[in-house]
Amino acid sequence: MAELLSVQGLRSGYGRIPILMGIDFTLAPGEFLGILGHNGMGKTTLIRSLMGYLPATAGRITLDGRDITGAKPAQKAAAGIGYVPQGRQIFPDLSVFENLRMGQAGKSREDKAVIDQVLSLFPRLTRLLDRRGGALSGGEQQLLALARCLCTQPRIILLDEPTEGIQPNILDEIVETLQDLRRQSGIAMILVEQNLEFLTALSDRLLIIQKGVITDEVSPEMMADPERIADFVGMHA
Ligand SMILES: Nc1ncnc2c1ncn2[C@@H]1O[C@H](COP(=O)(O)OP(=O)(O)OP(=O)(O)O)[C@@H](O)[C@H]1O
Repeated sequence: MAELLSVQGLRSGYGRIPILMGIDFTLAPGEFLGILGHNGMGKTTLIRSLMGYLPATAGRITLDGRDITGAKPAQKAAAGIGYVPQGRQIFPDLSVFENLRMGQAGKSREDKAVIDQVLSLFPRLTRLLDRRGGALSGGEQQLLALARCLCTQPRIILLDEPTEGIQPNILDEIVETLQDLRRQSGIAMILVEQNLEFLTALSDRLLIIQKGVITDEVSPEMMADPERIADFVGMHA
C-alpha cells in the first residue's frame, strides 16, 4: 500500500527528559490508525511532535516521501496536516459559526461552501451556529473542534484523546460522525486514546504505545474481536 505519512525512529521529549524513544509507523491514504496507551505513555507528546510543536531529537517524518521532520506547525498545517488538540481549545467567546470561520483564517478568502459542506456532517452544530463556544457541552465542543479542523481541508487529522470528559450519549454521536467521515472522505486519521472501545469502533489498525515505544500492533483481523484485543493489550474497557 502507498504511504502518506511515514515516521521512522522518532525521538523527542521535554528539555533533557526523553519521552519518545524511537517511534516507527506508516499511515496509508484514507487509513484510520488508532494508537492506544494509558496516561503518560507519550500519546500527546507524539501528536505534538508530529505537528512540530516539539522538535524531534532524532528520526524522520515524511509526507508523500518529502522530509517534513523540521517543519513548523504552520508549514505542516499548510501541507495538509490538521490537528484537534486534547482539551479542544475552541474559542469560548466566539460563536460556533465564528469558530468554524477561524478554521479558514489562513486562507486568502473565506469559502462558505467549505463550511456548509463540513456542517452537513454535523447536524447538531448546524442548530447551534449562534451559540457561544464556551456555552457548549464538552461533547459539542469536541464536535466543533473536529468541524473547525475539517474547515482547513486537511488530508490527515491528528486527533488527541477526543473522548476525555465526554458524556456517553454524545460520545456515540462523535463515533458515528467519524465513521461517516471515514466512509465519505479520503481523509486519513491518527487517533490517540486510552479508550479501547472507541478505537476499535474506528480504527483500521491499532498500535499500542508504552513508555514512548510502540510495543504491539493489532491486526485488522483481530480488530473484529474486542475481547481478544482487551486480553492482548491487558486493557479491558
Ligand atoms: N511539559 C512537560 N515537561 C516535562 N514532562 C512532560 C511535559 N508534558 C508531559 N510530560 C511527561 O511526558 C510523559 C508523556 O506525557 P504525554 O502527555 O505525552 O502522555 P499521554 O499518553 O498523552 O497521557 P495523557 O493521557 O495523560 O495525556 C509523561 O511522563 C509526562 O509527565
